[in-house]
Amino acid sequence: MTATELLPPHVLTDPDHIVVRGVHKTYPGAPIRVLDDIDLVIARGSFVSLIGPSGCGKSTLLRAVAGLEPIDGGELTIFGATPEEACGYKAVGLVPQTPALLPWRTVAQNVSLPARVNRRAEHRRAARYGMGGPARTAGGVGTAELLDLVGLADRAKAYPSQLSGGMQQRVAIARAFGLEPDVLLMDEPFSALDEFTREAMRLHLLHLWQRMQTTVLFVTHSVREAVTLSDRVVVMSARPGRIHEVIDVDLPRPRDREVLADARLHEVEDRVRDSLQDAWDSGAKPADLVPA
Ligand SMILES: Nc1ncnc2c1ncn2[C@@H]1O[C@H](COP(=O)(O)OP(=O)(O)OP(=O)(O)O)[C@@H](O)[C@H]1O
Repeated sequence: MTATELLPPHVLTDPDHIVVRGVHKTYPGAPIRVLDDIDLVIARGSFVSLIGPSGCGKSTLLRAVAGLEPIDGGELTIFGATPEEACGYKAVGLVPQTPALLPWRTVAQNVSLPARVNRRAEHRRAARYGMGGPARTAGGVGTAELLDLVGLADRAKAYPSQLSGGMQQRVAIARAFGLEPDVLLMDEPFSALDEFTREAMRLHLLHLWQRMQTTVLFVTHSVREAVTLSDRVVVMSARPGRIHEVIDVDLPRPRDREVLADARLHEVEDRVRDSLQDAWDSGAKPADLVPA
């Protein structure tokens, strides 16, 4: 059973989509909308990347989906529930840029502890609201398997300080999937890593995503990363933050080495690069704007 299956049926009006419709937002004192008329439909189980110039509102949109950033108008629903409802039921997880592990816990404990704490909270909630029995058993992915999926099976007893940055981020990603969220929001999770480690991380992430069937919304500055990972790449433009273009990545899965060497991958990358250039050309430049 996944988290949204625990949501009361009345909020699950659209169990198959995250819907963002006409969403807009302006930060207080800012001269222009950070999000302007954002329309996006994300199919359940898909992998979608957001890419665009710095400051175009990618993180703001991600935080809005996470229920951490209020919007000024429009509609935003996660399988029919509001972001607040979805977060209340732990249906949404967030992986930040830095891993934020507990230094005094081992790798295995860092991965298993949040899930155990959550399960206790769910038991309490179930007892209080009569929502049914124990939750989150369907994915059934234990700590050992999660660590195996991110290539850290042999480091279960190590402490974070004994790991490289890339390994720590893999632990953070295993932990996030261990919570079995229906939606995982990832804000440039590999930005601090070198290109070689990033490549390995992409493969680990794809393994986990395929195994867990989580819906992923992924912010990145890397065209290669967006195309390699995603079903769809959402190109945003800045000032105001708008969706410039949504590009389907019609490449087979699994995205193994053969697929990644295919000429079609480079064609899609070129399309995304051209779109980014257009997006950059179409947005107002910082010097054009006068603060309100
Ligand atoms: N809490 C805030 N208060 C005021 N302005 C903010 C706040 N958070 C972000 N901004 C502004 O909103 C704009 C969009 O920020 P956001 O972080 O969403 O962009 P981004 O596309 O994720 O950028 P980057 O790629 O550089 O991480 C920026 O101009 C930023 O300065």
